[in-house]
Amino acid sequence: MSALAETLRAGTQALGLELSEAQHQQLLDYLELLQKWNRVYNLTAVRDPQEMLTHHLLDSLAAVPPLRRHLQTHLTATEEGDAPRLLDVGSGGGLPGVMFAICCPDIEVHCVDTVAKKAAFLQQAAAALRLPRLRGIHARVETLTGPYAVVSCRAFASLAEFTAWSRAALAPQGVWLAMKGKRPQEEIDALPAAVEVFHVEHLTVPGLEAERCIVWMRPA
Ligand SMILES: C[S@@+](CC[C@H](N)C(=O)[O-])C[C@H]1O[C@@H](n2cnc3c(N)ncnc32)[C@H](O)[C@@H]1O
Repeated sequence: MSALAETLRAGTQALGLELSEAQHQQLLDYLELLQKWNRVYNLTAVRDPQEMLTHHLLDSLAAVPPLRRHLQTHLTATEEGDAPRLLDVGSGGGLPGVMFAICCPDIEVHCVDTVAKKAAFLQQAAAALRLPRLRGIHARVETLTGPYAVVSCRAFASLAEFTAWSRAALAPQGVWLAMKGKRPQEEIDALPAAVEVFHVEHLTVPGLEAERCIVWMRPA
């Protein structure tokens, strides 16, 4: 097993993430695609593959167990049998959207970004990784109407901007999942009364000392 595959496996184990062989391989294939396209498209400032693995993949994978718990307790397919839909806002190279698409194959994952080449990369990744429920959308999030049961973001904007810009895309019972560093108290205090923070969930990322959390929100 390569050093990258070993780090990945140790990381997903530490996160308590049950993944199949095929899913581990998809994660490694995504890492390779990200490195390849990064040379031309400048998708991320991180260049070293081990660093990409811990700072981007494992960092984003840390949000998967909380997302899976949420999906299990709150979401079922629609009456028409359609899969629940998640929108990842300002997804860039696909973080955390692609991690969600790989680890939660029962949901539809749409990754939106204003930069055309990033959305094109995501379409390419969906095909190469055989993820039929993953889509890259080239648009400003403000123009999307959804409805999405979960709207996520990582390294995007303030909580107030994120929730305001994606409000029209959120389903009536939908929730926002914002990945942040340490608890962003000032951003929480700046939220309008129409947005309720119902949980701030601490995350531990294998191989990273930094503080991480998810701010879970819903319309008040
Ligand atoms: C700092 S990057 C974060 C990328 C990725 N989420 C990550 O964690 O690596 C922010 C991304 O948001 C995109 N973006 C900025 N404003 C946007 C908007 N209004 N709608 C959609 N995407 C937007 C940018 O093009 C950029 O790719």
